[in-house]
Amino acid sequence: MARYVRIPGSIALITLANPPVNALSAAVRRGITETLSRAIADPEVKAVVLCGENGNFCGGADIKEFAGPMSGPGLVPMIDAIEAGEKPVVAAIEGVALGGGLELALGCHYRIAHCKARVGLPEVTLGLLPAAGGTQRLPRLIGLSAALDLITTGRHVSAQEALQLGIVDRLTEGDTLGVAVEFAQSIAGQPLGSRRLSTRTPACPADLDSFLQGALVQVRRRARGAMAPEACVRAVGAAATLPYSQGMQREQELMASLFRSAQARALQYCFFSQRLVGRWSTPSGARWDSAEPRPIRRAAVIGLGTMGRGIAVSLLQAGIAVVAVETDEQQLEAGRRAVTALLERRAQGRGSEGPLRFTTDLQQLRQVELVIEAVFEDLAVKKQVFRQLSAVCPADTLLCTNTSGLDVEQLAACTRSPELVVGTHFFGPAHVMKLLEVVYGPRSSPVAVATAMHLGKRLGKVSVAVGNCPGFVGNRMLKPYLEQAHFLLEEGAAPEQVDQALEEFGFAMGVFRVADLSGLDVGWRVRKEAGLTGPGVAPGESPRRRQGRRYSPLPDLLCEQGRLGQKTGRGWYLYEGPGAREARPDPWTHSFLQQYRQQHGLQPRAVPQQEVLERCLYALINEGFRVLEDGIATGPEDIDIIYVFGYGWPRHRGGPMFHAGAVGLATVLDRLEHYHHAHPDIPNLQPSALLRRLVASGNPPIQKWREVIRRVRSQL
Ligand SMILES: CC/C=C\C/C=C/C(=O)SCCNC(=O)CCNC(=O)[C@H](O)C(C)(C)COP(=O)(O)OP(=O)(O)OC[C@H]1O[C@@H](n2cnc3c(N)ncnc32)[C@H](O)[C@@H]1OP(=O)(O)O
Repeated sequence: MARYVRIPGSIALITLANPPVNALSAAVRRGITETLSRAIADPEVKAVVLCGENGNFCGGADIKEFAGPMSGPGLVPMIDAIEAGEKPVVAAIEGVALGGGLELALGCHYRIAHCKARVGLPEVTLGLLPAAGGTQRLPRLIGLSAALDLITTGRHVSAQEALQLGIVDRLTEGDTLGVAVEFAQSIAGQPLGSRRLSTRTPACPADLDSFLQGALVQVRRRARGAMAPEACVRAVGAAATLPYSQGMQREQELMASLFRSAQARALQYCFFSQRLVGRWSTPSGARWDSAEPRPIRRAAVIGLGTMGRGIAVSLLQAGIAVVAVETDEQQLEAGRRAVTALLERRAQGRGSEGPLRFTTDLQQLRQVELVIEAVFEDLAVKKQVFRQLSAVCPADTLLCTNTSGLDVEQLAACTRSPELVVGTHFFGPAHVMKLLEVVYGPRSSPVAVATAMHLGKRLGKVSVAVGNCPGFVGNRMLKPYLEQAHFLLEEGAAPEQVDQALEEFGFAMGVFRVADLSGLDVGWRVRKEAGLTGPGVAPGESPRRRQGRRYSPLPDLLCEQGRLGQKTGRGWYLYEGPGAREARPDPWTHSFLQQYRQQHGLQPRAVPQQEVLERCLYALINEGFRVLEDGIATGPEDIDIIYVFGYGWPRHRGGPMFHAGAVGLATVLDRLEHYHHAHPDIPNLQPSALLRRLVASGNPPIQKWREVIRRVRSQL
């Protein structure tokens, strides 16, 4: 899988041929090794050019191979042989040179890149480090500090930045291969000495020890328990402190500690799951490969609150013309100022935006192909908007609702073309967060789903197609998780203790800090509408029971006290003042909880950290199994991607369903049974039928769950 051609001017051209990204599979490594030997042995060949077919140099090692036994020539000796050879090798980089692909290019003596190419060492995002010499050669090429940044973040670097940093020697806007061949001819016969990066000394900061120490502290803080970033710092540190060969040895040792780790498996699962969710299907038979998305050039956003503003910015940045609509001039002006400010802040280094118009007149929507309604989260208000939209927009306009859990079908029923209505659940801030839940109702057409999914991709989001039920996937699963957190407070835990357990697990923020950030009134309103609190509650009903099951009124009581979270300076935690962000444990909350327990005759107990994690996470996971049973998500990967990209689930733990498999489904089942036995009035703790069936099927790997899910669904 590497082609060899002799071209005029004594040049051998080696082309990596493993589409789509020329990953370095065993066959490709064999191909490179053999063709390189051929070029070296041929006295007519004076220089070699290495390129990739299909407009991509190389996407790195073949990640699919990592799960099995590795065979074929090793990457390290292959790259060492290129570097050590007496004939110059020029890498002609188009598309991407990532991971092992960039390491291969670093083994070459020169690198010519197309101006649209991208390079990087993203191994850290897969739970690994660049162990084909990347941690040793890159610092020797661009210095320790810049190399550390690239290797610990895994970020992709544009060709322009790569040139500035010194990763590539020359850029071209034209024919990369032609330029590389001409260049190879011009340097043939010149000494290769310092072009061999392994022979160089890396440029290091003056106070190396404290620099490396600082780097360790910084990556540990960011990593939230992920191991690979720290290993990357240690490997790069070895480049600065050890001779090349010993540094390579250290790189291999550190890689060995990561390669078969649970974290690497989880991160690689996320990589493939992210791509799998793009191959969506719905129970009605609509599929990604048969439904054609409509082109969207002009869109409208209805409602310029926080979400609407972010959505408008997202659309504009994807080059889509936007009509932004508000109800009155005052709201419109506030929206205009906010959107303009967001655009200005994000303008640097970005491409051109689509045109933007502000209006209070719905008649201006006659030309748009798609509308995203982002008004207040109230079904009656949204229904009214959908009726109006249906009246003014052309019948073939796709109507989307940005809702975090309302019934998409009820909105579709208000329109002339219910098949063109879908939910687009953005996550705030909508121009930043990567997740989009695309919610299909029973009547949503394949083209509507395909268009919304495609739009998400255009906006740079990870789109997941999900079915219509209260809360869809993400918020539906969040409910039992939040509920457990409240019950744990009733039983004796403090908010900061619950948060600490979750943050040590890897969440960016614990459940109570998140609630304070988003505002406690959001859930309060939903519970009032559901008749769980407020005037809708039947007189005489126990405050700790609703609809035949255990209920915790704690968050309602906080709201009644005006403690709405950060915005009021007080919530579960105390803040310096309204809008301040630093959460401090609040003695008021502690004594409030104490009084509450006394009032309800609850004997507080010390709640172990393990129990906090098991009850919160397993209740959420159990609901995930129910989501799968109900066909709201197609497979566990959909749920995991939603949680990783939308809910701060630590990526190195793969997502909730992956985590369940990693812990062992039998263990999750056993613990749920245990907690359900202890709390029979909490139905969410009762293990789902699917979980039981999976355990009975012998705990199959997550990739096989879909078969069991199909069987369970067919029996329901
Ligand atoms: C023993 C190890 C020794 C040394 C260390 C070296 C380690 C490595 O090199 S690890 C790999 C590092 N590389 C990466 O992390 C890059 C991963 N790929 C990407 O980021 C993207 O795929 C891309 C930027 C290269 C292309 O993006 P895009 O054009 O959007 O396409 P897709 O992402 O949909 O990918 C298309 C197709 O290719 C598969 N694929 C991509 N990269 C790899 C890879 N390195 N190995 C195996 N397969 C890869 C991807 O899964 C898609 O396939 P499917 O459509 O079947 O899912």
